[in-house]
Amino acid sequence: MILNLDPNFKPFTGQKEIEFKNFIFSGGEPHIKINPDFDVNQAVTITHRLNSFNDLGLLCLTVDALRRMEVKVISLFIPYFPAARQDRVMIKGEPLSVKVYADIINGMQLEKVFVFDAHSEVTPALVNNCEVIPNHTFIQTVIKTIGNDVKLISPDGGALKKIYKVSEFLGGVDVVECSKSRDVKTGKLSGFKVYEDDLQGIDCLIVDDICDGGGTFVGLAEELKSKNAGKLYLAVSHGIFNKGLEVLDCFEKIFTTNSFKDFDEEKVEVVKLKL
Ligand SMILES: O=P(O)(O)OC[C@H]1O[C@@H](O)[C@H](O)[C@@H]1O
Repeated sequence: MILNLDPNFKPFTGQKEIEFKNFIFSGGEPHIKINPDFDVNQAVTITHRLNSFNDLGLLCLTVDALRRMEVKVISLFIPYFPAARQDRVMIKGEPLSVKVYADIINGMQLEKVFVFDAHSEVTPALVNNCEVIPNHTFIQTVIKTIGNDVKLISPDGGALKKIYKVSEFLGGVDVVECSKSRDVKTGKLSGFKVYEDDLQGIDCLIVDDICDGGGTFVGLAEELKSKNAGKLYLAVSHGIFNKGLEVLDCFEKIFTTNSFKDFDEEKVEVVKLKL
């Protein structure tokens, strides 16, 4: 049984959905009423795009309501794990946000927590019974669209291990390793290195987990062009795009999933997550 808390996010196709109504009380508190007309002995998976504390609140209430209905086996699919990038304290006075979310979710005592393309190994290490769904089939769909005559570009060391697994899954597409550096004082991006002398007009697909402001990808695109790359494509599992898509004009096409939000722009091709 599936309980899709976000009506626009239904990754488990063809499964029986549990009905519910949710609304906000006049004091601002979220509320949910689950239709009790289902077999509580069956396992339930909740799906939710957990992008804010309000979303988290609704999730907590939902799990509580299901437990009170005596549903024993509850799992969760949150495609984009909130604060996954806040996985270390950089400056004294900051929270370890990813752990705060993980602790709340751990308190729900879930059977399984599925996360799509976790930012780092910290999330699955902190979340009990966590299963990370890799980006393999997403990138496979992208490659089917643009053709496999491309090189996969890994923007930095963090993405490297994952991209070699993608390459293996795709039967050995070439990988180009890159690195990015940051100014130690400001933390701002200061440069990129592409570890290949000449890309000879070869089309390149940058693969990463998140595009936020896009600085990483614009900077890397410039570096790839300076090495004579052909067409440039970008595939990111979680599309935040907080500076809009205009900043990413250097890309022929941008691919993402609906893990974070929905899109209605021609420039972005959305591969809907299906499990
Ligand atoms: O450059 P923007 O898009 O802001 O940030 C995205 C990069 O920052 C990292 O956390 C992500 O893994 C990605 O490499």
